[in-house]
Amino acid sequence: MGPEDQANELPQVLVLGPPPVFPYLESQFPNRFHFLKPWLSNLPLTQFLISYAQSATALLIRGGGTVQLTSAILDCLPSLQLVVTASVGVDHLDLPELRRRGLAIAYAGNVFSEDVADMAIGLLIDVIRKVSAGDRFVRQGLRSTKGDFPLGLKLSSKRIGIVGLGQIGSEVAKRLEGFGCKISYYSRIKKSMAPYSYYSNVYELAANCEVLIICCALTEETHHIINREVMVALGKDGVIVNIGRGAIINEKEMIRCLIEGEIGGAGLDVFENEPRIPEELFHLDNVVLTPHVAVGTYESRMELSKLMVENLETFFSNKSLVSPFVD
Ligand SMILES: O=CC(=O)O
Repeated sequence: MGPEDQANELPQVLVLGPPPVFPYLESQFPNRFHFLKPWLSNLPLTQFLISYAQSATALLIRGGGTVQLTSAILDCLPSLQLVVTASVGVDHLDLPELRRRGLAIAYAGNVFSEDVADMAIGLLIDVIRKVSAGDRFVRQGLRSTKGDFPLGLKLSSKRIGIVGLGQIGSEVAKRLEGFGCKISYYSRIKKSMAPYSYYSNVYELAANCEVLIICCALTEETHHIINREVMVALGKDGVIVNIGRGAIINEKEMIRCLIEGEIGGAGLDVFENEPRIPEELFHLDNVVLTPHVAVGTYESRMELSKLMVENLETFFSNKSLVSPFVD
């Protein structure tokens, strides 16, 4: 049997919008799966799928707003049974359609929660203590010419509102407890075990907090849940940190609120139309921007790669998925 025949014997896994761990995953597990890589082909995607992916039973996909798994793609994959996304967010998957087709779904589960929570705290401290702004001030040589740098705001004892108290939101809350912050949260359902004040309405949460940290998933229900009214309720010194998804905030309104001084600042890792980041934000000194990297640590990448392989292996040996996505 030649190498070509051996590859044909292996489980066929289609890779779409290759996840960042893909090269590692491919080099560590060379003879376990046969990966189909449409980006190496000159064919348009659907043509590639029709020509080469008819027996692909599993699909690895990148998350974070870069690829959408559409019905048109799914229509070209008659053997597909499993979708593994390298992300916690699943807003790039059409969940009802995947369910309707009876496909299993695995996702990144809890792999990134600590890193994303760390980043939320980093962004918050950066905005209110002006770390990046201070860095710019120093590098521009303004220390000797402009004198004193403006005062920041204190983190300890701040009233923080967490939007979405899932795994990431809970990690954020845990960290902020250490700073002596007063924590409240909004979620669809009150969490009976959570020792924080619950608001069933995000407007009320904003009106009673000085900081909002967006940790929920993007769904039809949470799309633009942070609108102008919510931001105005948060107040002129209020700060928003977003490590969820850009479209949870009405981005245009947020930019207006920042420019008009209706809110005090923002720390943003995610944006409404990634990879585009609105240029108006670049000119605001009270805004800290990062390029959707809250999940980006070496350790978590390695863990993610392991988890993705475990999901593929359990699936191909008819066992339960290690990190099934359940809504
Ligand atoms: O944004 C990143 C993710 O959803 O994992």
